[in-house]
Amino acid sequence: MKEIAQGESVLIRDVTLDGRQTNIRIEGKTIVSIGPEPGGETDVVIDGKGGIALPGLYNTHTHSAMSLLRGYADDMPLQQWLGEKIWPLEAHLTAADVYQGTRLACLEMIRTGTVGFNDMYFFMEETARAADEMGMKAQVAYGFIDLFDEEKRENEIRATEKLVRHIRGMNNDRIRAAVGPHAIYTVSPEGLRWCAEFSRQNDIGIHIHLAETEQEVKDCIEQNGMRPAALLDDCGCITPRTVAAHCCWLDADDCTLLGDRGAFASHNPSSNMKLGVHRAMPCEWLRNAGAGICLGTDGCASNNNLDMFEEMKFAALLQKFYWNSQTLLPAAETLSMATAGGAAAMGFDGGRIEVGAPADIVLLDRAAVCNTPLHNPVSNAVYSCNGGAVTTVLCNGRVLMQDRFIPGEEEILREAADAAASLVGRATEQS
Ligand SMILES: C[C@H]1O[C@@H](n2cnc3c(O)ncnc32)[C@H](O)[C@@H]1O
Ligand SMILES: [Zn+2]
Repeated sequence: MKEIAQGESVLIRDVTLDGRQTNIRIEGKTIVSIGPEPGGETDVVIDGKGGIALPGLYNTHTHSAMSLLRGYADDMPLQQWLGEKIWPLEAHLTAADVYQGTRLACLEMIRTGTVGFNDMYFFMEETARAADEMGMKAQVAYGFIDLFDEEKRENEIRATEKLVRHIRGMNNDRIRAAVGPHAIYTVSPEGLRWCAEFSRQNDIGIHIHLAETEQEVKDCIEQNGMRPAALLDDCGCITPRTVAAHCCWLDADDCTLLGDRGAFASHNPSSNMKLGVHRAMPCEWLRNAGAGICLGTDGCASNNNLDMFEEMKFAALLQKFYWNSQTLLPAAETLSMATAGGAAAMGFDGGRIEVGAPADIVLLDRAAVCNTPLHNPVSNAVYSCNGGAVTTVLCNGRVLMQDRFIPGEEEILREAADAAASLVGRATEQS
């Protein structure tokens, strides 16, 4: 694959879009024409004959560098998993680990058709660097955890301010900053209020875990006399710039609150099923209340991959199963959650293939078993295919993968495997 510089013109020839063969022409970052006539010369021509075009996918809740923790701790409930396995290992993380882990995650996301991700973790300058190098879009937040301690809160404030300054300095339209208060059980009301005010002043997103378990809701009512969503709202954290992950245990009033505030809820069905939280995000209540709904994988230690095609299928099935209704989350709505819904949640223009839209385009293999027969490409994308059917990915007009080839893949895999082994080695040595 020829490395394509940003700004060149690209023609995707004879590709299937919405059931018809057509040509998609891109100038720089933008789709400039779609139609039967391919038009004049372009710098690059991609043969789309064997492809079905879909908008690039947006993963709205992940901790990308946790790719290094894939398979490290499985089959445990959330608090035990975090407290006994994940946090002790994360205490040994370095900036270099986060860089390698994020590169591995970007590789996996690109391979499976994701062009943008919403990330909350540590050493996020490195996440931004890796995302930028790999050509992806990312919203990055420092995982703010003050454990109700004033001194820790000051540290978290400094770390958040530093990251936001850094991202601003990158001056890159693909990389955005957000604040990342981890959850109501790890961040004090003072910390939450600071995050809300800082996000408002800087007009940046808020990324938080909300109502993931029943215990979180029970504890919150006992300690604060209100439910988690109301507590967050009281602290100013439910806004049109907020992405609340999980949202499994929201009740109807919580959904109304998120809808009234114009907030987004990110559904993470694989992680929820694996960590056994016993409930599925009420997508229908949220949608009816006017909240934005989108989709995310969560980190690789609780999923254990970043394949948004798998996530779409799990989402559509889990809604039908848990809420006992076959008509919930049909294929087209699920795809829209993973594309336009995700882009909107992260404040990016994207998630649609239209003239004037950013050229975030994924090609699926038309000849793959999962696309045969092709009665309904959207049904196949959601219910039949997984990310293995993705052949080509463009983000903002730049080709990130062509015919399944991503430049530098071997080195990324090798260096990430070394970083993961060294991280676990350091943690074991000390224990
Ligand atoms: C940023 C921190 O968040 C931790 N984390 C990863 N997955 C989850 C989850 O499902 N619920 C709560 N916290 C989670 C991650 O390990 C970092 O410590
Ligand atoms: Zn998470």
